[in-house]
Amino acid sequence: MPFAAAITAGGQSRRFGSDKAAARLEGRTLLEHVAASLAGCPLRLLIAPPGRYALPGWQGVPDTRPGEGPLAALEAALQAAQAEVGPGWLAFAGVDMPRLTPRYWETLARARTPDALAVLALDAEGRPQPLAALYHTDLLPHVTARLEAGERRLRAAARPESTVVVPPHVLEAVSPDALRNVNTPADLAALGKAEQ
Ligand SMILES: Nc1nc2c(ncn2[C@@H]2O[C@H](COP(=O)(O)OP(=O)(O)OP(=O)(O)O)[C@@H](O)[C@H]2O)c(=O)[nH]1
Ligand SMILES: [Mg+2]
Repeated sequence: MPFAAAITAGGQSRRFGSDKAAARLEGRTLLEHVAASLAGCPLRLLIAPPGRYALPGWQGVPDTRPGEGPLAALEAALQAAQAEVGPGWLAFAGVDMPRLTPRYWETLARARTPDALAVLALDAEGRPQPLAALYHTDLLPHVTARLEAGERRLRAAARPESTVVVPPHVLEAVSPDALRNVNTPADLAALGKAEQ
């Protein structure tokens, strides 16, 4: 996978009740599951408070606006990626999507067009998923401007005119559970049961 990767892991896991990045599923933490899906990326960034996690092969990057949420974390990730490897694409993921796979990311990568600056998958209800998406570093000025204007929703990062979406039937064929996410202990229990 010829693009940089960032996992955003600076949340408080309030709904989960304890650090969900460290919660276990099938012998690995949720954070390790997500990291495995992106292990083939040449630059791997973990956007989190310094010292909170040790993830071999991943470079810790502190939030530039700590506690301001995933849109601010995307800004930090795009800045770090641009500084490390120059302009290009970044795979951006939360800690709580343990069914992401390399094929999911490859499918998004294949959907890129010359004019696109973001690639988002649509869930089964047709909603774009900004937390397991590709963003180009050229979005950085837009992301910073939105943050400066008070915006905090991650879905504000992608601009409609430069966003490509991947329809559900395409993902269903390659990585059907990729968008399953864990906000509560019940979500985690349901994921574990789904395989049995
Ligand atoms: N770096 C960074 N990541 C964040 C921040 N806030 C949330 N995240 C991450 O964004 C992703 C999606 O956020 P949520 O699912 O809401 O996770 P959360 O905020 O820890 O959980 P709740 O407290 O229940 O909302 C997770 O991977 C979080 O770790 C932040 O301020 N900085
Ligand atoms: Mg949250």
